[in-house]
Amino acid sequence: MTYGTTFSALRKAAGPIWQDYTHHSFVERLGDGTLPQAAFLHYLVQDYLFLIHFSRAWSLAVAKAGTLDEMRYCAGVVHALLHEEMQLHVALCGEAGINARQLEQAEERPENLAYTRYVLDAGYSGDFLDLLTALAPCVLGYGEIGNRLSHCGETTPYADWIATYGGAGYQHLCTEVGALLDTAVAQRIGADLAASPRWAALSKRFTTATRLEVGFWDMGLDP
Ligand SMILES: Cc1ncc(CN)c(N)n1
Repeated sequence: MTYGTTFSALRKAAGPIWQDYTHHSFVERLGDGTLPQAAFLHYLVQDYLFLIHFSRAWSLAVAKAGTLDEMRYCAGVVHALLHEEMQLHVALCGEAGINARQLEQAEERPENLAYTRYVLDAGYSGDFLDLLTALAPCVLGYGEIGNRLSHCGETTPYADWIATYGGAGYQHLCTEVGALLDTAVAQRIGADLAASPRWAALSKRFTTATRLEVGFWDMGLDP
């Protein structure tokens, strides 16, 4: 899975930290089914809070967008987060006896706070590209993970989670977010992002957000 040329360049610049994120032991244990259920539920509760803040961050992208197309696209992502992705968490936690109110009232772990506020700050203090490069590892990393774990099928108790991120709907979202990033870069910077004076700061944002994803998986293994 490549999801566009800008993503490929940022992913390459992130170096081994990208592999640490997408092949983290939490991910591998989701795939082979050895992840303890307590760790999965703990992760889901934190991730529900994470997605609330990510919905805010994509809403900020609507405000920071430069064109109506960008506004419409980012508004669509906000809708998908609030009405689709978060419903997975409500359903899976509901099966384990955790209701939506309990999810919302859970205490946020520092690793979660660090990641979500880092991304929101990228949007508040920067422009549309600063925000998109901080948001990209979240969307596209899960796309890669879901796609890679798809072969695990029904052999793991976490098949519903894998089917969500490996499924056609989420993969389509990733292709579109990759295209959004490519178009946004072409319109603001031109054909050669890596040669632009903004490259160092933008690739650093992407790498930092990737590092915070690793921290989020580490937190998941520590209920
Ligand atoms: C921490 C995290 N990163 C990414 C995703 C995928 N949207 C997520 N649900 N949670």
